[in-house]
Amino acid sequence: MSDAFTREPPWDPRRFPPASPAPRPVQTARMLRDPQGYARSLRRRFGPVFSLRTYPYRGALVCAADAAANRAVLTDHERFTGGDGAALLAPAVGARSLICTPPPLHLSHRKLLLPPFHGERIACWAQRVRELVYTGLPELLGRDGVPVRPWAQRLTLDVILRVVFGLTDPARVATFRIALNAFVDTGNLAVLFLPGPLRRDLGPLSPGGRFLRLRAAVRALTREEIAARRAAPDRAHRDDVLSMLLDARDEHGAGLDDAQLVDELTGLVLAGYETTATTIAWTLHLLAHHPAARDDLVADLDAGSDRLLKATVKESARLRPAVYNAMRTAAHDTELGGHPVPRHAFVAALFPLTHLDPELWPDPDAFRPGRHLGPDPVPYALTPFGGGLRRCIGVPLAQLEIETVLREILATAVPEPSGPLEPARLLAVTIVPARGGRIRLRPRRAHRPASRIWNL
Ligand code: HEM
Repeated sequence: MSDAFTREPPWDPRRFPPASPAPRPVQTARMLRDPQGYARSLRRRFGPVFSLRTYPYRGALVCAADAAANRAVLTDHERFTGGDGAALLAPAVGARSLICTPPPLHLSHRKLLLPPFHGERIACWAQRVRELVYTGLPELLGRDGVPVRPWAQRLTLDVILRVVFGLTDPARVATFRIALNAFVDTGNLAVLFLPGPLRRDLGPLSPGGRFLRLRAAVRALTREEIAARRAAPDRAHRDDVLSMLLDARDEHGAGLDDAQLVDELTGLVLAGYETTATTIAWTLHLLAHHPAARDDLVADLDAGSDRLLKATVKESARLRPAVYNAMRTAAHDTELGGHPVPRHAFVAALFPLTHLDPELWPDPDAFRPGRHLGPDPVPYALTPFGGGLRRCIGVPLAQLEIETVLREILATAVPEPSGPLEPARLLAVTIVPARGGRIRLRPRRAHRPASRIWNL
């Protein structure tokens, strides 16, 4: 059990924002089943700051659900601290990964990680990402009722293996893919949400034992890769994140040791692959169910513009953000939206609710990409990548992947519904379409040639 969980203050209605009196198991079940709907009902009842009494939190999760409270949680680093808030993920990503690192170490650590993810650097991967999308497309095209999310998960994992780990040997990619797939499988990571005793290693068949075994396999492979890359004569000329991190130094000349690197690479996989895949799945699913928006987008792309493409991805991330919240802990006894928040309480910027605030986004449940052709109504009204000093570092890579997939698919086929619009479910920290985001892809009769780059 992480320190953050042992320090967490117990529930006391006088010290926390208001909460529903429903028992914790009921609140947890309602959250998992309808993450946006349930939280919205609490917001209607209690206002933009309330407490959610769900597992695995012993006390309560303090939730911020309008632009002002969202901004305070994301940017007031004196009161709301990052790192410990992600304690839930620490057994999976490793306590020394950037995601779990509290200040003041976080800033120098983040400076080491940022350069490989800079937009210009990531742009050099565009061709490789297109190739991977193109290779995967036949699996998706021409099938009816295909769930996009598992398809996109395979793609985004392959992108991470190439861009972050720098793997090129197909056999090595396959070995990593098998080990990582088993480890990041939701059934395996669900162990993080079990009560403490059930998380322990109670033998190879127990959830805790299986989790530790799969984690050890991934970490062993990662260590092998780090050792091989340290010895690689061409390292200085390589563009992958691992090669760059091996040579990264902070202002005191210190780099990342192997144990840190293992945590970092595991953190990048977990933070980067499912989130991006889920955003791809929601966007295609929403386009299939909104033919007018879809046809406008196709026409705009055919005309060589990407304005509507970017607006569509934003609208999808507003309506169905892949990540459920950005987590912080209260640095001292404080307040939020006029309610008390005790020291060490877990605090969530619950932006999926801010994204549905009708005062910020008129007719908030409508899928209307055109609303993003101008600026956001106020700062912190739309934060699918979190914000402040801990804003997601993977934004350029995620955008490259999502936009490339949409461009390639819409050049060839038109997404259509296959069944009703799917409700959202909460899987660990991700909001996913209940049935994987099923669509039918109808081939376009007269369509643009797929990207010029193929030269096939
Ligand atoms: C659509 C895809 C993605 C979404 C929606 C997303 C969302 C987020 C969110 C909400 C946070 C928390 C920010 C905060 O606490 O304020 C975060 C942090 C992070 N993300 Fe992403 N992410 C995506 C893709 C990626 C990718 C591709 C990578 C890298 C391969 C990545 C790496 C990270 C890292 C390392 C952090 C921790 C940053 C820190 O604590 O300083 N993410 N992401």
